[in-house]
Amino acid sequence: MRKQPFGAAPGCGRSLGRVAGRYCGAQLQRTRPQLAPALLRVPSCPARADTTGLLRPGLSRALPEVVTAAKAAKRSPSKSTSKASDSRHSSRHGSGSTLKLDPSFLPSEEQARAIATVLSGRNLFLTGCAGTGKSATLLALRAKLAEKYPDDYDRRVAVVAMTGLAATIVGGITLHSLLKLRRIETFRDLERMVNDKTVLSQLLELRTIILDEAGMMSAELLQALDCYLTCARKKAAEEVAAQNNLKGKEEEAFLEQFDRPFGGLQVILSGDFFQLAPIENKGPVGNQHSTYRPLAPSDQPFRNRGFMFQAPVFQYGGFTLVELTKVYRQEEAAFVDLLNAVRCGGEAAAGEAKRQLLTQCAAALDEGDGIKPTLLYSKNADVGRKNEEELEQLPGRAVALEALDALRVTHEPPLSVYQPLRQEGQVGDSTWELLAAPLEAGRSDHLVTLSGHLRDNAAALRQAKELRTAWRRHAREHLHTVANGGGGLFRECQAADKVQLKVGAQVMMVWNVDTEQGLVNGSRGVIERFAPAGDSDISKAVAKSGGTDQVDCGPELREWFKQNHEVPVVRFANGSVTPVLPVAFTSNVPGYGACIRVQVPLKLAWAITVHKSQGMTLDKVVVNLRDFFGHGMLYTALSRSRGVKGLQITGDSYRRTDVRVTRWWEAHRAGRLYINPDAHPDGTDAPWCWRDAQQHCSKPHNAPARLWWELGPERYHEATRWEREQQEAEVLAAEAAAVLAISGPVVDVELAAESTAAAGAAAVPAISGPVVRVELAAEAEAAGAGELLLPRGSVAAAATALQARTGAVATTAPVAVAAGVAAPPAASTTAGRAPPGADASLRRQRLRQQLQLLAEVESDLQLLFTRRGGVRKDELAGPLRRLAELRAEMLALEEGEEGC
Ligand SMILES: Nc1ncnc2c1ncn2[C@@H]1O[C@H](COP(=O)(O)OP(=O)(O)OP(=O)(O)O)[C@@H](O)[C@H]1O
Repeated sequence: MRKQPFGAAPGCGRSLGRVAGRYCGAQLQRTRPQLAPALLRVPSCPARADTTGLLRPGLSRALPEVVTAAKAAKRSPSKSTSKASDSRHSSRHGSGSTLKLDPSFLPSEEQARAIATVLSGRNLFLTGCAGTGKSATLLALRAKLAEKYPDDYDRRVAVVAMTGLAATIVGGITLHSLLKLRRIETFRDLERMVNDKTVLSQLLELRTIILDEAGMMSAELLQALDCYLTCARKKAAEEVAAQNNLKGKEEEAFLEQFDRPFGGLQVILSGDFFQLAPIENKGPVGNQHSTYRPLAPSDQPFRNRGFMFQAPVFQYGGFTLVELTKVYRQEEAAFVDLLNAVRCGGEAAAGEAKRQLLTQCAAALDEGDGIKPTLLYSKNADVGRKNEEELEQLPGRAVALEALDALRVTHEPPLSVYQPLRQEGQVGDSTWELLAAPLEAGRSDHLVTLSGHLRDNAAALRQAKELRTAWRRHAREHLHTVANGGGGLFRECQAADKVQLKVGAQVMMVWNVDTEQGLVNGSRGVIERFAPAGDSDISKAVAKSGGTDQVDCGPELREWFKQNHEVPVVRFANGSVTPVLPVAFTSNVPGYGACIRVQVPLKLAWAITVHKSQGMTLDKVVVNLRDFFGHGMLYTALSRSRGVKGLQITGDSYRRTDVRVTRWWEAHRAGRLYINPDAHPDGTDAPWCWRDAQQHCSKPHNAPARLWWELGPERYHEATRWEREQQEAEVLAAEAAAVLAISGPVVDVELAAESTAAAGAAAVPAISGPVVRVELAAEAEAAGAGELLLPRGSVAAAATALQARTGAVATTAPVAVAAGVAAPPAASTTAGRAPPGADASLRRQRLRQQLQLLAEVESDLQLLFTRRGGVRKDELAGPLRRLAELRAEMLALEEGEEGC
């Protein structure tokens, strides 16, 4: 696996580097102008979702109306929130995933690293060739995040995709729906999100955005997102600061949290640039030709140009790149090699691979089981025609299964909805304070809270109920817009609103129904008969609808059976004959609820388009290369197959690989910085994706963006190299610990060099020596006796990398050769004398202690800010003074180190 934290915004994490990062505050810049300018300007970590940050957990709650809520919460800790209603709430909200993770899924080392990177709070770009398990990793990651946010996962995590189909495959919504953008044709369309209060409050609550199939996200859109999300979150934060009367240093410290890429949101992107590319908007926008006046800058067409890696934010956004290399979809190594050559080999190698594939896959596929292979076409028209023709030719009656579409408001209104109660004097300050905390927490049904607190005030109760009803109406309307808008579930769900079937029809499963039986998304079969739906079918379908991983759609499933009385029985390619029951496809809309479609997860599968096949695994497929156009199509189509035996290729076409992707790939392989040819921001020739976004967004910059702009790509890369290296060591160590935690009965990580008992991932960034694994049971004893086990696997890699980086000598502890087998104590080459760099090590140790103290002070401050009760100045004075002292001490130490 290649793993390269590239272009990462420096200053992240509790490393020396981070100390420097923290000095970048304006105040310190003023006080320590003698420090190297590049170091001073080093911005802080862009997205440490839940590890640091003064305000993070209570950010949105710091709104003024919430101030009183905190006080109320302190006095009466959620009296009205019953346990029962809590659990009901959490099961309703769940993790929002409609794709169930195979229980037997065990993340590989690479996959575990990707998960660990996200859990450590960093931005991630997950890449790898087709079938390496990018989507599967995201699923596992989401399960982990659901554990992290047990009560409010779907307010904290948004799962989005660029197209409706991709979104419904991952149980998310389109990016457009999340940001309430009906379309993005001009920059003015993007501006709307900054001016829409409901979007702002939703964005403030969010911690993480996960985008699957991100290869289809353009550079222009990614850059614009950095601008507009920063802008939106800063705007909301400024409001919060003003309402809480934060001034001077407090305000500065507070707002710094949003002065980061994407306004401090954690962004997870997953995709493969060698597959389908972003679709550029080429046509004229709106009625621009009919206007006599020149267009305002923000009415210029949004072109959606370029690959994501061309965006400057891809460099300064603090993304850690994790590349998955183990292919799971295909087992034959030779086939994987040929596919790889088609994907990213040179022209000659790709041509040769294609020639070999054409030869090996020329024969018609076996249809002995009565199931025809799926044809992959490039155009929708071909697909529609083929499926209709085939269905029509079948004898017998057609059965039409109608989908049941529903909208479910699962959230309670935000507290601001009830403001009129206070403003119009229906409730006094003391009652409001009591009400605010439980209402704002949003965990219980508001009706229960309202009825409890306003029992004696009938007029106020009535008004509160009306306000709630009005908001729910608005929420339904919003869900309706999302579901029926471009890319919405009701328009682009992989299961159609009317599924027309006949006995003998060729179908494909579009849902992971039973992974153990191999009935998964992409499994193909033939309709054998239709069976009347019985009570047991209803119970089975309903039983599968709930659980912690899904919105409970039992009622909707029952409703489906009222309008559809038969279910198709399908004979699948693996030989199993099974009735296919309806399932609930859901799109979770953060802050509102879910759009639900109940339908049998089948589609006609004589043919599908290459675009619709992206992300699928097909066991028997005919790829018709005729009319193939565009970057990545050939590779996407061929890589759907599990192997040569299940693939037939007809026609021919050229591989079309965009030269920008090839260049990016070469740079990535060589560990070089990819320089976008037009990425030199000298003011006149700024890259389009940067220039346009900056021009149109009123307050677009965040700290790393400013630095990047000032220095340009190469100098930015150079200036932040030291920081990145520190950060890389830190990430490796944190990931090593997380990998251990994920992958087995490993309980601890110790440092041989320092032989301090580590307290888990939080302490690991302090590592300067080799990481070793200490396991439970038999090994615990050995560890207790001072015998440490040889690093191996990913931990070994992390240890080696760390060692190389820090120059530490791994000889201070006896080492065992393999788990449980004690090795003879290694002769210490450094015995009796101080290891090289002992002074530096001492200084580092002191810095680490300071960092620990710094973290404590920060967490005090965080508590103060998130208390929502408003912060008194005298309360802040102490921690802020301590913070300043600590920073000054560390600065002095760091200067000392630089002097050395
Ligand atoms: N750790 C694993 N163990 C076993 N199977 C796995 C693992 N990871 C992924 N898979 C399987 O590999 C197949 C391909 O996975 P997935 O669709 O997630 O790949 P992908 O990288 O997203 O592919 P694509 O780029 O084509 O969308 C799936 O059948 C998945 O279940």
